[in-house]
Amino acid sequence: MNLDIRRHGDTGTLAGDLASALLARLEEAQARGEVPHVGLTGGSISEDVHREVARRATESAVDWSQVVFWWGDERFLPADSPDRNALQARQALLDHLPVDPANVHEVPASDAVASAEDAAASYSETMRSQGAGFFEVLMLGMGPDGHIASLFPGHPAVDAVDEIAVAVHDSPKPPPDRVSLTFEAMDRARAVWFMVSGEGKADAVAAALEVSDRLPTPEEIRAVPARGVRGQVETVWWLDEAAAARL
Ligand SMILES: O=C1O[C@H](COP(=O)(O)O)[C@@H](O)[C@H](O)[C@H]1O
Repeated sequence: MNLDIRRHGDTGTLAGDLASALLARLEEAQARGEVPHVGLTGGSISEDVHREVARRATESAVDWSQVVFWWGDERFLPADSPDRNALQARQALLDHLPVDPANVHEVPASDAVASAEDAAASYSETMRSQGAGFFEVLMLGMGPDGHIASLFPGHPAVDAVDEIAVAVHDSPKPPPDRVSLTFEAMDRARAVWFMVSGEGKADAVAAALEVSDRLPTPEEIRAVPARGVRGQVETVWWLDEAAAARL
């Protein structure tokens, strides 16, 4: 099993250590001559992590023009909505780095395409045309209900097959319309890094890891979607003590 659980005293330490590990991972990939693809996430912890990466970036040897950015999910909203995962990541991270704009692949916003279906199709096509989908690192937050990206417990999008990204409607968490990578797309990541903090997530963390010693059944994944993603080489749970409290 390629599972690793890293516990930290608090969210700040977690975000700092994760940021350093991400920078090291990108440096290593570039030293191997690769152009690493990174999957970013939204959610409560992402801002802390993004700010830490931006803060430490100047001390790293990462060539930011040679890193490709994607998102694991997006809220289907206008491009300037502060609730867009992409806008949040730009403000906390990407606007502070010398990235190549051509390497930043947002899910299309609701003022650019007619529907979440169109956004999912366009995002899938971009990923396909880039030969991408094989993330060096895919970061995933997790909700207190065990959702990851925009795959929610018992929701039809959880059962999507043969697709890269899907439209999500009637999301139990606002906004109702979203776009999410599927399990199949997320499972192609070399490393999957869950990042979870806070007591409110402790039950979901325990539930997700309850079946980590074997392949979960489709029913078990439907109940707690975080059970359904594993990295090709490694799966790391970055937790603070509060989130790890029920392990
Ligand atoms: O809405 C979303 O929720 C999850 C988890 O968010 P959190 O605020 O409970 O930490 C996040 O990972 C996802 O990217 C986002 O769109």
